[in-house]
Amino acid sequence: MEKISLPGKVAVVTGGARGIGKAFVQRLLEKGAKLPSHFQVVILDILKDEGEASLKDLQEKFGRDNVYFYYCDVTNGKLFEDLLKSINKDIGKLDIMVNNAGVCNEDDWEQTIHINLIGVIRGTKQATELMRRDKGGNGGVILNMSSIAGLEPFKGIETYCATKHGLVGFTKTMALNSEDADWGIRYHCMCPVGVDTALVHKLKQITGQEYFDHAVEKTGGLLSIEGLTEEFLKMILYSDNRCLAIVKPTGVQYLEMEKKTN
Ligand SMILES: NC(=O)C1=CN([C@@H]2O[C@H](COP(=O)(O)OP(=O)(O)OC[C@H]3O[C@@H](n4cnc5c(N)ncnc54)[C@H](O)[C@@H]3O)[C@@H](O)[C@H]2O)C=CC1
Ligand SMILES: CCC(=O)/C=C/C=C\C[C@@H](O)/C=C/C=C/C=C\[C@@H](O)CCCC(=O)O
Repeated sequence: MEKISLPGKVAVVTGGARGIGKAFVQRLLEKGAKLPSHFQVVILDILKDEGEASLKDLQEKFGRDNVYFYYCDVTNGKLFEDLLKSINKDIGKLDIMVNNAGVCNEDDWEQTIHINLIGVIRGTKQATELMRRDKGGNGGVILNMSSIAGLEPFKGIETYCATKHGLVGFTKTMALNSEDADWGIRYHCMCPVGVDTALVHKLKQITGQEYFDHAVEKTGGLLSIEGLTEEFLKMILYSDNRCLAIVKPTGVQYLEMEKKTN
């Protein structure tokens, strides 16, 4: 049974111009297309050319009025917050916020923290303000993209691991805040193992082939983007608040985030 009434939902996906984010956008649009009232999905990304190309492709498939693209650098706090506020005002609401934009760059580790941690915290806090029932919003779902590297160490990507571990703690705490004060918002964290994209294969250059092969074996292999996307949709539609998913090709482990102890 779905945890949200489905028709006419409005979703924002950061880093939705390519890769995993684009696949999430497409899956939301496919789901919406089967409903009496479509989903409207907004892509926010720094990649103008890829964003425009994805927009054209998705508008042809799902209709002009159901998908939008705006340039947005999630490290530009004012731009990001203002965009979320205007999406909420112009489209009329915000139901689903997916903080997916992320990088893995140890040579510029401060920027990795700005994008992966500060950007996601900002997106979560601003979306929370717009969704909170006690502040006149309609409630909603916020999904933050962590990684298996948010739960375990991986050689050579220490700042990436720190940001993804940070997201797990942050999202768990927001989930508790929501339950405590009845905001009507569900918070989720996805922790996939390596997804079979060009990006993960660059890990080999950082870790070396031997460690990479060992890590892939340890985590049960690389995940297909389609497999991850199905789990994403299930989390958005069916999961309870506080749910964290470890996604592997061998299956999904759902961890209910701890309840408050006092
Ligand atoms: N590929 C993998 O194996 C895994 C990836 N993840 C996470 O999934 C997310 C997506 O990764 P991929 O699709 O693989 O990578 P990708 O590099 O293909 O996509 C990342 C997207 O984020 C955007 N982005 C980067 N910096 C941005 C900024 N400052 N503002 C706005 N957008 C920005 C990029 O332009 C790009 O469209 C990331 O958070 C990553 O950490 C998690 C587990 C496994
Ligand atoms: C491989 C075994 C496994 O499942 C481990 C997963 C650990 C983390 C998965 C994922 O979250 C990390 C991806 C890291 C990618 C690393 C490098 C590239 O981002 C470099 C990109 C540089 C560029 O933009 O060209």
